[in-house]
Amino acid sequence: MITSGLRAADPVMIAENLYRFYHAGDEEVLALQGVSLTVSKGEVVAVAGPSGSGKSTLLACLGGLDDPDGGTVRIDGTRMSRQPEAIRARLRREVVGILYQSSNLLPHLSVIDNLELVRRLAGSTTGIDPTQLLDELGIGHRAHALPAHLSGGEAARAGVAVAVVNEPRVLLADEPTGELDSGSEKRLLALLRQRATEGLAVVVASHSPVVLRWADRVLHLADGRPVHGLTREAS
Ligand SMILES: Nc1ncnc2c1ncn2[C@@H]1O[C@H](COP(=O)(O)OP(=O)(O)OP(=O)(O)O)[C@@H](O)[C@H]1O
Repeated sequence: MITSGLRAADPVMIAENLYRFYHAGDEEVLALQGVSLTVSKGEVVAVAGPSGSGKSTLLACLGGLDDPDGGTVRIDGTRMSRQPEAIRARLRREVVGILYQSSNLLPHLSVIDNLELVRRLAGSTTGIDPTQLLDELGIGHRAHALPAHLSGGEAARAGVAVAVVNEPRVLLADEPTGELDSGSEKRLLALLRQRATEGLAVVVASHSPVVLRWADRVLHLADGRPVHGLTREAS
């Protein structure tokens, strides 16, 4: 078994020995080859590596958007992998928040209506008040704007709001700062760090050196495998 070597106390997400193969005609792509990762409550882990190294595939498997061909993903002790899609969809709604580089907002709904929809889909009646959340993220005044009318930084913050409104246990962010200027990147990372200090476990796939320095730990991938020499442990 190849592991990342990353281990932590009070784990929220435990991924063990993940494998993912894709087939394109006669070609077999080994997108993940024995990746393990444990993420604790309040911890921020970055996943780094060159293009095609498996970062997005890993995040998709961690969040139940994709199912690994081998290995197991557990969140709060509940198995996410090798479950029927209906169960994975429920777990995704209840315990996972997902933040994409491209917006996770529906374009024809205002920001606040996007949040209300996400809450309704999860059957949330308690938890975070959407208006309060937008105020907290500094975009309360943009609640009724359509996503296309937001600036890049506002759209990124609205994306965070959508990802955390159901109070997930784990936030998975795939290149969340890829399209942001450095000021907006710093503000977004500060928001994510704030959520982490409140107990959220955060996994961010990124090429950005700023993100890699900001993370508590970094898992480096190459060709779907962890690179031990580069992987930065918690200090
Ligand atoms: N649906 C798919 N079908 C076939 N191959 C795929 C599929 N998804 C990913 N791959 C392949 O799996 C490998 C890992 O891809 P992945 O998108 O996870 O890499 P990445 O590190 O996120 O890359 P990038 O930084 O460019 O986003 C690549 O070789 C990619 O071409």
